[in-house]
This record gives sequence, structure tokens and C-alpha cells, in this order.
Amino acid sequence: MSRTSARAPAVPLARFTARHAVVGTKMPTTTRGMSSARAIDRRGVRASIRATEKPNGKVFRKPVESRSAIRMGIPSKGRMAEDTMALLATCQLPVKKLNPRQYAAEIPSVPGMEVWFQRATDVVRKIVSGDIDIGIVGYDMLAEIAYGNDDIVIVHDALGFGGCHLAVGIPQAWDEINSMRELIALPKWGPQRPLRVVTAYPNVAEQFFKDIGFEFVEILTADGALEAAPAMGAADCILDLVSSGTTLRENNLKEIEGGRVLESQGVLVASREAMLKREGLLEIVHELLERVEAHLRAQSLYMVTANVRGDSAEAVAEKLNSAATLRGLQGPTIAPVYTPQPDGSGKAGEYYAVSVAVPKGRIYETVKKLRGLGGSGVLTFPLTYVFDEEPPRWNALMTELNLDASKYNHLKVM
Ligand SMILES: Nc1ncnc2c1ncn2[C@@H]1O[C@H](COP(=O)(O)OP(=O)(O)OP(=O)(O)O)[C@@H](O)[C@H]1O
Ligand SMILES: O=P(O)(O)OC[C@H]1O[C@H](OP(=O)(O)OP(=O)(O)O)[C@H](O)[C@@H]1O
Ligand SMILES: [Mg+2]
Repeated sequence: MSRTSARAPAVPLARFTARHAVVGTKMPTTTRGMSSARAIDRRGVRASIRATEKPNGKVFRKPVESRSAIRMGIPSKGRMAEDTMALLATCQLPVKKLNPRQYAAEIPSVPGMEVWFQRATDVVRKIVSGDIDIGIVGYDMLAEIAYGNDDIVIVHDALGFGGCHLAVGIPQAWDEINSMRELIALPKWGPQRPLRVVTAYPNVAEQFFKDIGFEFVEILTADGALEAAPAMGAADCILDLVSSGTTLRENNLKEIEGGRVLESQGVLVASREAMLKREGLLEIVHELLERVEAHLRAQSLYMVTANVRGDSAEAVAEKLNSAATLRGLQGPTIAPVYTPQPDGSGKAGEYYAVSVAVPKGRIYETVKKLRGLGGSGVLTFPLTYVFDEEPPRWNALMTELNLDASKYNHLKVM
């Protein structure tokens, strides 16, 4: 490999994402494989994964038939744990722990499924080893631990929490270096003096540097406080998670152009083999997906209702359909308002109540438009769930699993 490739760093997210089947998104595919066992040995990391590997480098998976219980793994501590519990609770799937020190729990509204609290890394490892069937984890962990694993399917790729990205951070003091291209072009890097990168993501790091064609790199691993390594002289730069950027700043480090390695957020993943073979699992995946999708869709929408003056429902519909924001999901809902009459009866035909779901950011614009169309009594309220006929990601999952959607689209609905 040449020392300083002229190739600009490509967009690595697509590559990392593409190694897993992702349903419901348009990620491109790639043919790159997982880091070699030799490379893993050299760095002396990932001992627990190695223990499950067969001599040919393939991971030994426990057969699906070795247990009958359906198992879900969720992070046991830290921010992912809280956000996962919060998401499940909001989706009316609260996790019930019998006591706070126990690692097993249940979701009463999903009977027949065991929930196991695991460290985020172990959620991935245990899906790989066949000890759990589905899990919620940060995409970064998946990319690092199960890169290239064909069994893992990303059922939902954007759970809306744990948003962060993996990036290269270099000392702020390197004023003249502001891009990966400039960093790898420094003449000092060579076989005797490689760029030392400290990270908790050695596989992702190795792949990233391979992809940008930079060979003179030494990947060092550490579990925490990576940001201190450059100041201590133990490394030249770091490759770590960044969210607000505060940690980098406070440690006098900076991001550089082309150094954004992958985007991450919480994802719902499942074992392909288990989904195909374990009785009852697909129904549960369907239910989780349906509830999560309904909640996440609702989060971005508000319902706006108003009474609009008009000669007929059709005339009001015509007015509303002329403005894109007033069409709602499939078109506005319009119902006659029965105005009270002196004799106590109700007279229809003067006002029509209209309801439209609009994106949160467009509420005021919608209110103004409705007023402009003669609307009064405008009410807005948040939505809790938006159920589609079938979540788009479910149909994508059916395709991914080569299953006939029409046969499975009638699975249990809450
Ligand atoms: N600063 C951050 N902002 C948003 N998400 C993050 C951040 N740091 C980590 N994450 C996400 O949370 C996941 C779990 O992170 P991690 O294992 O560091 O747990 P933690 O919550 O920091 O607890 P601990 O580090 O004490 O084990 C990561 O894989 C990543 O997806
Ligand atoms: O950009 P920021 O918002 O500052 O977040 C980034 C920091 O968050 C994570 O650490 P965490 O807080 O999880 O501590 P840890 O290293 O103990 O896991 C990550 O390893 C960074 O250090
Ligand atoms: Mg952390």
C-alpha cells in the first residue's frame, strides 16, 4: 500500500452499515470481510469472541433448537440502558424486573419472552453466539463486534436515541492539520514511526485506515479515558465516540475533515436464523417493530384540528388540498359541524371540522393557513402512535428473510 494515498477518505458509514442486512433503508452493499483472526490476535483483544470461533474463523453458534425460550438482550447500564427502557415503556412495553440486581426480566405485554440485561458489547456477542435472539444496541458496537456477520439483521436502524458518531480526534495544537488527507500526508509516518491511534474500536479503526489506503498506522486499544492518551504521549490521536464534542474540546482535541468514521444510534437487531426457525419469534419482532414504528412516527407529528367555513365537505377538501401541509397523512379528515339552532336541533352545512397530522416544525404554518381558509377554534395536540397498515420496515424484513409478506402480514396485532 502506498504511504499517502491520493484517494480521499470515502464515506465509511455505508461500508460499515452494509455488512449487516439493514431493512427499510437504502444502504449499498459491499463485499469486504471481517478483520482476520490474525489481526485480532495481534492486538490481543476480543477474547470472548475468539472463544466462540471455530478454527476456520467462523463463529460457533448454538443451534436454535438448544433452547425453546425467546430471548431479548438489552443494555444493563449506562445511557443506552436508560434510553432503551424509556423507549420500551413509551411503546407500552415496560420491562419488569423482579429485583434491581437480577439480570433477567420480562415484558408483561409480550408473554413468553425473556429479557436479559447485558453489557452493550455482550448484547452483540450473545446474538452472535446464539444465546439471545433479538437485542437493542448502539450501531457502533455492532460494527465493531459483529462486522460482516451475515446472521445479524438490523430490524430497525434508527431508534432515535444514543445518537453519536465515531471520529478521529487529533491535538488542537496541530494547527496546520485540518483533514485526514493532511494528517496522513505528514512525512514522519513510516514503518518505524506509524501514526498511533488509540481506540476502543480496533476493528472499525483498522477497516477505516484500510479504506483510506493508509498503511503506517498502529492501532492501540484502551477501554476508557482515551482522550488522555495524546497528552500523555501514549498516542498521536484517538478514534472515539463523539456526541456533543465536549469531551474532545475539554481534552484539547479536535475533529478533522474526513475523520468522521461512522454514524451511530440505537438499533434493534435480530438473528436471521432464529427469526426463521424459532417458534413465536417473528410474531414478537412484528409486535416490537409495529409499536416502535408507531411511536417514532407519532413523535414527529402533531394533530391540528379546526372548524372551517364551507359550502360542502368537498368544497372544504378542495381548499385544504391546495396546500401541501393541510393534506395530512392520506388526506384531511373532514366532518360536518352541527351548529345548534334555536329549536334545539343541529344544522349542518356551515362549518366543517378538519383534522390533519402535520410535522412538528410546521404547526404554526399550518395554523396560519387554516385561519387563512376561514378556520377557527384551531386545536393542536401531540400524537401517541401512528399505526400504518403495515410498518414499511416489516415488509422490508419479509423481503430480507425471503418470506412471503402476504402470509405473515396477519401476525398478532395488539
Ligand atoms: N456520548 C455519547 N452520546 C451518545 N451515545 C453514546 C455516547 N457514548 C456512548 N454512546 C452510545 O452508548 C453505547 C454504550 O456506551 P458505553 O458502553 O460507553 O456505555 P455508557 O453508557 O457510557 O456506560 P459505561 O461506559 O459506563 O459502560 C455506545 O455503544 C454508543 O452507542
Ligand atoms: O462528545 P461528548 O458528548 O462529550 O461524548 C463523548 C464521550 O462520551 C463517551 O464517553 P462516556 O461519557 O460514555 O464515558 P466512558 O468513556 O466512561 O464510557 C465517549 O467515549 C466520549 O468520551
Ligand atoms: Mg461510555
